[in-house]
Amino acid sequence: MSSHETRPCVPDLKKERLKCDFNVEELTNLIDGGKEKTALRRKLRSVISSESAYIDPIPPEYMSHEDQFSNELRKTCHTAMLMNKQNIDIKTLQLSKAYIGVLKDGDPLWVHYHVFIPSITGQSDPEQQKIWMEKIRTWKIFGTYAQTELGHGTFLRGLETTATYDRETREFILNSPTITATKWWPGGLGHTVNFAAVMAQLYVGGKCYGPHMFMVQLRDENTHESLPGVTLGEIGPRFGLNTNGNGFLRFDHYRIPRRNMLMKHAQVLEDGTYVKPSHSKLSYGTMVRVRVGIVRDTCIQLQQAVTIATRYSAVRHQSELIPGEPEPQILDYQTQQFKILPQISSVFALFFAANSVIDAYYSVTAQMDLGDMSLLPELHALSSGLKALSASDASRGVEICRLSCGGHGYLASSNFPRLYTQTTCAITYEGENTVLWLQVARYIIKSYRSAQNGNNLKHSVSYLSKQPRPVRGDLSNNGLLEAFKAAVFKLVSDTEGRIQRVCAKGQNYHMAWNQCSLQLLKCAEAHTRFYVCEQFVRKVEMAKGTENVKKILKNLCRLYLTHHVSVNSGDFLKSGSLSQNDIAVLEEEMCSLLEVLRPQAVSIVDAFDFDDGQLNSCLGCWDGDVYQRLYDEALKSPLNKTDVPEAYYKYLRPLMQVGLKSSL
Ligand SMILES: CC/C=C\C/C=C\C/C=C\C/C=C\CCC(=O)SCCNC(=O)CCNC(=O)[C@H](O)C(C)(C)COP(=O)(O)OP(=O)(O)OC[C@H]1O[C@@H](n2cnc3c(N)ncnc32)[C@H](O)[C@@H]1OP(=O)(O)O
Ligand SMILES: Cc1cc2nc3c(=O)[nH]c(=O)nc-3n(C[C@H](O)[C@H](O)[C@H](O)COP(=O)(O)OP(=O)(O)OC[C@H]3O[C@@H](n4cnc5c(N)ncnc54)[C@H](O)[C@@H]3O)c2cc1C
Repeated sequence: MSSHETRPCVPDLKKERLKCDFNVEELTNLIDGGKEKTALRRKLRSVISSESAYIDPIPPEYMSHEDQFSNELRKTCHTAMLMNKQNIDIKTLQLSKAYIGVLKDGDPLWVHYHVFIPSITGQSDPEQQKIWMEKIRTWKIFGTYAQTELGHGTFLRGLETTATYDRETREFILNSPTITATKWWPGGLGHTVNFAAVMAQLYVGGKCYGPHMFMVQLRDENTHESLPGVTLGEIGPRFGLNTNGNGFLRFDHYRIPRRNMLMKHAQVLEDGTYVKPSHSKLSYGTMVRVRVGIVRDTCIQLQQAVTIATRYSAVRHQSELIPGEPEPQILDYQTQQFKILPQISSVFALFFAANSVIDAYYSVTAQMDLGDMSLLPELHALSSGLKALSASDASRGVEICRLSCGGHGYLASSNFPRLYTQTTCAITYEGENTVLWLQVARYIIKSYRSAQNGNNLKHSVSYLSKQPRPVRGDLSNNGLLEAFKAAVFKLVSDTEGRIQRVCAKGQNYHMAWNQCSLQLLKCAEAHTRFYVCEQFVRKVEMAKGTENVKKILKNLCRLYLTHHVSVNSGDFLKSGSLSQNDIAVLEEEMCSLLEVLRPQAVSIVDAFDFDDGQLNSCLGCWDGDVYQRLYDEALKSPLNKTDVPEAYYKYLRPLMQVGLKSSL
């Protein structure tokens, strides 16, 4: 039973929490990764929540763009100081969920911590790391990851910033030859950071060696003024994340020392000799790492959204279910359950997938450090697919949660707008989703062809080695995984066949690829979905704990499987892996799972263990006192400071005084 039960809450939520038939704390521990991690997160949270510096002077929505930025910069710098004072590693804070909710609409130092530092540790040699990491540790250097340009974000070979080696002075000259070469988007670049890891085309002796990374000082360490040869600025308001400080950067023949090229993988020696890396894509390593992290981040954002939607749905009463009877909690409507419960199952699916891709990342990079690059394509496909799937599922999930809250979900005070802009931008950054799906498709088609040529496949694509033969009518978890394999195999073999047919008609391979890219996207998503389902099933099978927690996990897993079979039923039918009757049976099971899980819904989201400050939502508060909070929040609008606003005297009164001249 929940340990939170005694805290006051409205009767509806009390009733829900009394229905709880599992140990909420046990589920919390599982999500945190163990009891000790839960304890650490709560300890960190208590440090954070007792800090008055994190209280916004007014709701940030009512601040100017400049004040919003300044307010968040103040808070993120305060965090660095606080962690220093408390002797806590800032990474530990950021990797636990304790820090959620402090920064409302972005963090000007997010890219510094999560992209720039990993670039330095992952791309520079030991000597460079020693120098730069010491300066990073002592706050002399704050950096960003400056790769994207006005003209190119996706196609990295098209980047236009140049780094030309000058053998005489042993320097690189950085230049932005065109307007489209302007670096555009990097987080914190505008006015926060003083350094950047810059991706530029390397030129030595007139030859281009492609994109490489350089450590570049942009601002004076004392005055913070931009250095001569460097032009910097902020790119203006965005759809969301308006305090990330996204900026632009131009170089005018700006010189940096030779050793400022990040040299873990490739080097330019003093005499201009180019030493190539052991794999041509190693300089893209930071992106792989960040994509892996996005799976976890989006999972946590979806946790927040489902917590808000579930609690609100337990408190909100609307319409009549049975004529003449009291209005039910909206969570009692099957359609409402269908909006929310699959999103809860998605949280767990993403959680297990995130853990497995993090493990894969560490084991493959350890192998790579020993010189074995053979698993890089697998890791690239896995991280690309899971980044794309998690960002789009979480973003869609947040939107469904918002819709499930009706009109109030549209208020800023529900916190859905921010959760949505956070998840939807993950579809774009760190590799636009369509582009990443096509990378996954490339790997799958290549693997499938290799298998057709008699080679054995390993890892996530092993099932493409030979036509899977699922047992008809086996609707167990393993049976459904076999059906998934067969459905994906059919999609892949059909798509590959279509590419061949287009080529046979005289089209070149690249054009044929483009003509089949809608199908390729489907293959990539289906393959990744299968991976997520398989991880979910295996991790639940292995889960330790009490029977009731295991039952919750099993039911959520089953809901995830049946839901995704239902959504993609056409693929299963086409492959013959499931019959129409099987689909009907599974859809009926999905509906009964909604009913089974409904009484536990509030307790499941309680297990995510966010406090009210973190959810920052009038609709999602622990006590369910939704209406009073909505009213109090509305009163904070600056327009409510006066009964008659200034704008009335300026615009409305003159209009009313004139009146209509004719009766048009
Ligand atoms: C309150 C809130 C608080 C905080 C804020 C919250 C959120 C954070 C906010 C902001 C976001 C922060 C960070 C975002 C940072 C960024 O976005 S950085 C920029 C990221 N940019 C990209 O991801 C660019 C995408 N493009 C690419 O990755 C590549 O260019 C490409 C994959 C599209 C293609 O590369 P090419 O060089 O053209 O290669 P190719 O010819 O197509 O392929 C050649 C082979 O190489 C393989 N390959 C490609 N990439 C990799 C890789 N990374 N690793 C391994 N292999 C790779 C490719 O598959 C080909 O293989 P083949 O065997 O088929 O030849
Ligand atoms: C909030 C935010 C933060 C960011 N932070 C950073 C940062 O810190 N550092 C940094 O360097 N960058 C950053 N970026 C930039 C980001 O990485 C790029 O915007 C992203 O990689 C997409 O590239 P693009 O903008 O060039 O889109 P485009 O590639 O121009 O995409 C436009 C459309 O073209 C399609 N398209 C493009 N190529 C193909 C193809 N080969 N096949 C099929 N369709 C294609 C896409 O699917 C999309 O629909 C950030 C962006 C955002 C939104």
